[in-house]
Amino acid sequence: MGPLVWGAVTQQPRPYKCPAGRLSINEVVKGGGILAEEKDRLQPRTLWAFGSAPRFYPSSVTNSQETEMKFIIGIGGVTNGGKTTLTNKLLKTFPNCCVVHQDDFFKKPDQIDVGEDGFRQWDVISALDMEAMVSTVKGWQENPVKFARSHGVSLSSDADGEAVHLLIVEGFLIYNYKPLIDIYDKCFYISIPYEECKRRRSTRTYTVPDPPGLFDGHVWPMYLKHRKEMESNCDRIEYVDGTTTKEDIYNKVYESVQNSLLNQS
Ligand SMILES: Nc1ncnc2c1ncn2[C@@H]1O[C@H](COP(=O)(O)OP(=O)(O)OP(=O)(O)O)[C@@H](O)[C@H]1O
Ligand SMILES: NC(=O)c1ccc[n+]([C@@H]2O[C@H](CO)[C@@H](O)[C@H]2O)c1
Repeated sequence: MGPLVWGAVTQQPRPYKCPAGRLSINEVVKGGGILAEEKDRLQPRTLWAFGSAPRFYPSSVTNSQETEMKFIIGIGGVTNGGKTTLTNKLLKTFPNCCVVHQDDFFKKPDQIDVGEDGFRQWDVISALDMEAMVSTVKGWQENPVKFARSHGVSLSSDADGEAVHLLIVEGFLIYNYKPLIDIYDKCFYISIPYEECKRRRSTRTYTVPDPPGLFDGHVWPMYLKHRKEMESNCDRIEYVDGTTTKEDIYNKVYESVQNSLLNQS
């Protein structure tokens, strides 16, 4: 069993167990807890500084009934907002962390409708095989260990026992499909302004390259429409400014996830 994270408790004791080497002492303290072996080296005064009257509970005790925790993170947002960049950084940090990319569920080009505007309608939900995407997510929910193994995701040594299993669902329309809306434990949404989005998109080549005028004629108007729809469907979104640095975005999201994990375990 890996070392435990001991929480300095302000509300309820909810420690989160994480594998060695993943978090520095400062990161853990920022997230509301400290590693067990660090706790023994710290002076009582230092411990008190982390919260009023701290109590320490090992997760092996609090989790004795529940051997596994599953947690789904949604990373949505505008095209080229930085969703994949953020997702890849999170995947490198969190153990037992799998991903489902919505872009992997695009239908074949000849199955994408051509609109009255003459453009292939890539930026609508019907361009995606959403049923297949939902069953992939369900596959993870049913058996995250099996899912991780079959997707080449390495598991921490005790992943069969009390581990926390994370799934990142990443994509531009992840909050616009009813069967997915309630699956998320955390909902992030990255946005960038029109000019920046157009600039970044112009440097990208998709499997089917954008024809001239697609961005202004289809991509951006669909983004505005879907964003409005999402705002009325989902009130738990944490908005992320995609014009800040990659590092800042990662730190903000990481900290928010870490805090939720501490509160849920
Ligand atoms: N915070 C950032 N600041 C500046 N550039 C960024 C930032 N994050 C990502 N980028 C750049 O923007 C481009 C798009 O990033 P990324 O592929 O992560 O976006 P995406 O939201 O996954 O896009 P899509 O869904 O269209 O595939 C890349 O060139 C990436 O390096
Ligand atoms: N991945 C693809 O096959 C593909 C093809 C054509 C366009 N796109 C664009 O991907 C973005 C979502 O990530 C959307 O804005 C699509 O236009 C993707």
